Amino acid sequence: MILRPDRPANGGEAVGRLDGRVVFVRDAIPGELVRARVVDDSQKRFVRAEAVEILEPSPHRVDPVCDAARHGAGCCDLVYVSIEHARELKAAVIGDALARIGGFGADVLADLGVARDMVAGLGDAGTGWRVRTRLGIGADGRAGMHARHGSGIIAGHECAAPEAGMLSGLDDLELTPGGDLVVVADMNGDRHITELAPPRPVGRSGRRGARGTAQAVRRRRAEPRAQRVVVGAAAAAHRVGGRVWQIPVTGFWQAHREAPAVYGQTVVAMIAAAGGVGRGLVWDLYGGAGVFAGATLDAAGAQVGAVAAVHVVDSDAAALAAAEATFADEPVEVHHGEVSAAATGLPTPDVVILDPPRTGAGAAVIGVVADADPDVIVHVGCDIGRFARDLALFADHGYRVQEIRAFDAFPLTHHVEAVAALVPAHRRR
Ligand SMILES: C[S@@+](CC[C@H](N)C(=O)[O-])C[C@H]1O[C@@H](n2cnc3c(N)ncnc32)[C@H](O)[C@@H]1O
Repeated sequence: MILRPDRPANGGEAVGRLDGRVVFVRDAIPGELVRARVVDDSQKRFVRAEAVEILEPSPHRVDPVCDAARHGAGCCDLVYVSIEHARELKAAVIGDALARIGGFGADVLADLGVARDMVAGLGDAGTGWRVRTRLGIGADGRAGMHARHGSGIIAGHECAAPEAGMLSGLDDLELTPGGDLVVVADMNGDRHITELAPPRPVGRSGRRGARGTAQAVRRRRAEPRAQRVVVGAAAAAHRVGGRVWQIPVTGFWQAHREAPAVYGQTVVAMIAAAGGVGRGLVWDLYGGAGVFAGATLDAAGAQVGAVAAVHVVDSDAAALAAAEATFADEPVEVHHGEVSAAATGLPTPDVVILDPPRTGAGAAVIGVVADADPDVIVHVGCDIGRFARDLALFADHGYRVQEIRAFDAFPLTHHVEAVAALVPAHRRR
């Protein structure tokens, strides 16, 4: 098919129409005239396609800087778009999601500054920003990025996102075919590598279909697996301001080196702008090792007033152990469990910070947060569709968005991070 898609989709594709059907075209930039090939026609309302020839290229098309992506890896899926324009496309996706899923009117979005220049960079040129990455290990024992399509491993071609040197010399390591390799650069730039044993194989089942098999493979990969330290230590030190955390190499820490500090500053600035923390009780939900707990404590006195206690909730016991070690003498309490259950027993908060995974927080958690009646909620989201849905759920509970910001925390990819501050809707502007 030949078409000219005209807007960006949340997954990085360009969206067009042909014969009344929506077409998601990957590897195309909105505005380009492309010849595309259908890759999935199983849905009634839309078709998935990939550009095979760019007939009229966008002025924003650039030569790919990522060698791995050029050779078919799925790492840097927007590598063919200039970084400035990629940010504009991400801003358009945010505006679209907030309007369609979040129910925000055009006037409210304009008031909140949702515009094409809203996505801020984290002080980089788009390469060498990543301090944590996960690779696959191919049948030949070589580590590389996962292929964009199919289950292959692209070895011998480095991704442009990790910090310089993080991926060098991996071919010298003796690795287990079928396993995964997690590579981390710590606060000093030293490298730590842990191998995860191959996941249990997924049995053959004719009834499952391609989609079901892919889901089964994902579930198997998420199961706990044996770990082996290959280089460095099992935990890596990360610093934000004056605090240092020892985070397991296979645990969670923000991928972009600047993200923890920038998000922390953003969260406390939003809390201050929304009126501070009252008598000083903060919930840091999906708090991991407590980056936002640290930011609120650091800002105490200066911006947000005294913080009496921060309650960090997370389902990852190792992250909470790291938090306990870092906050040994500070008013931080950790709570292990699912947020929906663990948050119900906590003392009443003035401020709630939520930073859920890509699935978002969802109705149950948002109900618990709203019932606790905080003065300020700061919601951090890495999937813009779920983020918009969560803001709509907060609106149903009487909270309105006071401020919204977005960061290009995953340059060269379609991903974007958004942060919103919410206050009770009855409070005057
Ligand atoms: C995006 S990370 C944020 C971590 C932390 N705020 C940070 O910036 O380092 C999401 C966190 O949510 C945790 N998590 C995921 N699902 C959860 C759930 N249902 N209940 C509690 N924690 C959960 C993960 O373990 C992870 O630490």
